[in-house]
Amino acid sequence: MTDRLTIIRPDDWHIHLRDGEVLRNTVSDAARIFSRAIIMPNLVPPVRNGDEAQGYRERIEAARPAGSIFEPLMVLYLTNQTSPEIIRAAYSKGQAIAAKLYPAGATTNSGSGVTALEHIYPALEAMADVGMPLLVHGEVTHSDVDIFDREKAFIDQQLIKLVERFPTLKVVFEHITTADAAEFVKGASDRIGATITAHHLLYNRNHLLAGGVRPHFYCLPILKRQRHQQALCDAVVSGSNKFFLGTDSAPHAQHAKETSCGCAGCYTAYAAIELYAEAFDSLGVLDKLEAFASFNGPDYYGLPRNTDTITLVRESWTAPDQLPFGDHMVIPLRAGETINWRVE
Ligand SMILES: NC(=O)N[C@@H](CC(=O)O)C(=O)O
Ligand SMILES: [Zn+2]
Ligand SMILES: [Zn+2]
Repeated sequence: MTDRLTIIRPDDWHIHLRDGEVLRNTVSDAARIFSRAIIMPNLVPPVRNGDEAQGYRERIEAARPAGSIFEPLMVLYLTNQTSPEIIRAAYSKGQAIAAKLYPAGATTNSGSGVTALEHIYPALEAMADVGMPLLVHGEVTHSDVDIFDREKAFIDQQLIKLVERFPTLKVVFEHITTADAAEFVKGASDRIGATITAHHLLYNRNHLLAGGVRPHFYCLPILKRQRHQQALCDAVVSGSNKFFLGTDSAPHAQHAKETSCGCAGCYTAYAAIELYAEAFDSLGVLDKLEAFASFNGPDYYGLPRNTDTITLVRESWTAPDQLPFGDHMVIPLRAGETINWRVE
């Protein structure tokens, strides 16, 4: 049994840091282990252009703990108004390395998102041309589609057509949650990658709903049935380089989760690599953690791999009941429970 694992320092290819006062908390949790992170742009208002991305980057950098060299990788939020000029300017000036598609209404702060893909065809054309990846929240939003079927419906109704129409566009299918998504990615070309969260490897919808509703397990795309959890685990066990670490750590203040209409999002950044280590350990593939966490992401984005290392040790500790979140508190995933791995 491996009790100690040294890996090249990982990055997080999908995280929500939010903005304002809470950055002090969210940035220090992310910067604790990760060298770089893809910063999701779903602020209110969203990060719509290169200048807004640059401003947000500066606020994140200013919130880093003293001495931290954590590098935020900025992302534009696509709206119906995103022009090819906005894309080209932000990319060429190094203000953003990717752009994110939120179907309008799909998730937290997606109200300014895209209402029909045709609106962003010119922007996607420009992205394909310059080599800027499209990051996708892959769920349809029609109220008549069951919430557990929204990811599969997105693949069938939109994603297949999208990758056919833009044969050179790089697409990251973010936070995949179904066997259908894992299959799609495996069968697609090398320009299609996917992030997988720790919570979708560790949990299924029973953890959310059986024996009482647990709002801190509520995220989007929603946890699915066990066979889908298993398919995501199989994807990481396969060792395919198309899958990489993206925590989707998405904090909401306690009062916004524990209420009659609670927000979607799980806070995992405070123990992200530890939770992934648990998942890989329970699958018997700790040896595959390094590529998933530290190689596949930078290779996909065409960035250098990190060179320093971290060491994980099998050692139990108790997760905090709550963590500071600006003027509020956030209840982290696993609050008050045991986590089996620790970073030395
Ligand atoms: N994952 C979530 O449940 N929530 C995210 C948005 C997202 O990534 O879809 C958030 O910003 O809160
Ligand atoms: Zn999302
Ligand atoms: Zn997210």
